[in-house]
Amino acid sequence: MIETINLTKIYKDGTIALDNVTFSSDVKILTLLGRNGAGKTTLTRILSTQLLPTKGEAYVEGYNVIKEAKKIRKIITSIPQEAQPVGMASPYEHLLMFLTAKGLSLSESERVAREALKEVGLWEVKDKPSDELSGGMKRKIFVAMALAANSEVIFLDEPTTGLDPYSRTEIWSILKTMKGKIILTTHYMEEAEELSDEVILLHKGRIIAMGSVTTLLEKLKDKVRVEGIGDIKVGRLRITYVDKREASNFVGKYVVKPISLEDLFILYAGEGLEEN
Ligand SMILES: Nc1ncnc2c1ncn2[C@@H]1O[C@H](COP(=O)(O)OP(=O)(O)OP(=O)(O)O)[C@@H](O)[C@H]1O
Repeated sequence: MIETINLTKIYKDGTIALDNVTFSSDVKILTLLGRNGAGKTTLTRILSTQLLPTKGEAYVEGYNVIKEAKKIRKIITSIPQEAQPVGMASPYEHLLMFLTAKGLSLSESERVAREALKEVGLWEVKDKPSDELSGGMKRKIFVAMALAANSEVIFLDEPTTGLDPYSRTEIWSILKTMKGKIILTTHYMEEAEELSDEVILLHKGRIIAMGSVTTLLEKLKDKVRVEGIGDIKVGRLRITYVDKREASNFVGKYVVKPISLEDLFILYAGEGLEEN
């Protein structure tokens, strides 16, 4: 269970990154979705005990992030978005370092590392220096670590940023097989749609909507998006939503698209997501 009560983070320069965020969630994959600066990383860092909140409370599996940080650290693995492998070390060496640091014996670490590297498809390149690997392969080293850690809760901050569609799909299938709960941060709506049991839409430090993707999309059920006409402005683009039955009136004159999670941001925040 992840729970926050009036969680607020104000950075030293006065930036309000989280503004009285209150929620609780107990699903397998919880996704934090929001545009740049929405507060996703700040929330993840507080929950993974890397950053102190200014005000409010937060709990991970019942443990308080301030008073019981050590207990939380024992049951979580956190892979930040800026994580980069050490250039000279191979994927196998990364896994061994990570697992022995976690307290596993060398022989146990070797066994778990082997399994995880095979699972993510890095076994063939396990002894290559990381700086000779592609961006996707480098990212997979961290996915392998998350897999090998076998933690109760795994925080993954933008695990597929910069990956090609094939590598992204591969990582999605691995994430789905992980035993622990995953708190995922992403900009990609298709990723959120594919993986999440529950989504939190963050906007300017506040929760603007929360629920399963299906529930959130309920508001736009039986609608289509028409671009080029309407009162809603996203940048220079005008948008309106019309009943599917009326779609034929607009086809050929305007761009008609099926509803996606991006439309939720437009609906709840009155703005679209940036391309990323
Ligand atoms: N150390 C810091 N000092 C001051 N302001 C910060 C700091 N870290 C983040 N911020 C600000 O807090 C807000 C939330 O940032 P955060 O990184 O949590 O957003 P995010 O949703 O993860 O964004 P992104 O998708 O770009 O990673 C932003 O306005 C950001 O500029």
